[in-house]
Amino acid sequence: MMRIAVTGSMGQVATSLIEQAGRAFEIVLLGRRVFLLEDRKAVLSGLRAAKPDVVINAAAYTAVDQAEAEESLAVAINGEGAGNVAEAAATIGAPLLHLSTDYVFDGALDRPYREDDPPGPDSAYGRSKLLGERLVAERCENSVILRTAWLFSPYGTNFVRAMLALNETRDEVPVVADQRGNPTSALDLAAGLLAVAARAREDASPTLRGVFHMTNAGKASWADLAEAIFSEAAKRGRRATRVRRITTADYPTAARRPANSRLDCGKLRRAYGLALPDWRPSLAACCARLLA
Ligand SMILES: NC(=O)C1=CN([C@@H]2O[C@H](COP(=O)(O)OP(=O)(O)OC[C@H]3O[C@@H](n4cnc5c(N)ncnc54)[C@H](O)[C@@H]3O)[C@@H](O)[C@H]2O)C=CC1
Repeated sequence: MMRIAVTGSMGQVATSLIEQAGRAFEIVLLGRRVFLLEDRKAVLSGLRAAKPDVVINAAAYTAVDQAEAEESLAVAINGEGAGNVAEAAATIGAPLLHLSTDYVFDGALDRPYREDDPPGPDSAYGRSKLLGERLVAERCENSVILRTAWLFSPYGTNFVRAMLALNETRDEVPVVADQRGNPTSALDLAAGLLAVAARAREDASPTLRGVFHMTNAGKASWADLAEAIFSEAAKRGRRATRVRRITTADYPTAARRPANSRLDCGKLRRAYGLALPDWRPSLAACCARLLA
């Protein structure tokens, strides 16, 4: 059985990895009580003690707006911290899967971003994650950096849970309609990560290393996504909440978000033969669980 050490033990992705692991994978969760990403020595001793076949770094500072006010903390965790995990993975000789984000792009392109499109983050969070990518690539050759986006799941804090909470009291909710991306089920992502981990462990080809995009298929705006969520709620006899489509300018946030952050996942399909399904059935399944 393959043993995978996962950082970020309470997060959406880590929890989804546990759910998807089944009998083929043993997941060792390395939470903040084992080490903080910023603590280089503790990261090394924690990973060494876990004796993993593969490491997945799913821990991160993920509060996108708050990061504007504490960029140095975001950088310490998402940048230097990710670098610490990479150095430790290289030291113990385990391949590393590292998660990154669509927010490394500025969103000005009018087509899905490819891995080799130049990044240009407009937010502190995006800058911290881009530094993480660079340090991971530098410190661990045996690494796969997977950029994902717009995660939802029955777990943790996410847009689907936020909309379902609003659905309990609101007849109408304003939602931004001019940012487009790829809503992605953390459970689908977790299944994909396990497939990548299994393959990366047995095949060290350079074509299976580097940066890859991994999202569900299909695009949406936040308003489209909210409409799909409220339609699932209405199907189950909940209030029929309407979406009022607004613009980014109508809804000021601390962090700037890309207008277009769709990711082209063709490289993952070509190299690993892997493609995540369309987001819609996965969203329906997630809502069914949360509304049960
Ligand atoms: N949530 C989303 O929509 C997206 C997430 N991602 C990336 O996917 C990965 C996983 O995200 P989620 O599971 O949604 O995040 P999450 O916020 O649900 O979980 C993050 C976990 O990291 C832990 N953590 C935070 N600071 C830490 C530190 N200093 N040391 C050790 N652990 C620490 C937290 O306790 C938490 O368990 C992250 O790398 C994130 O940047 C990428 C794109 C979109």
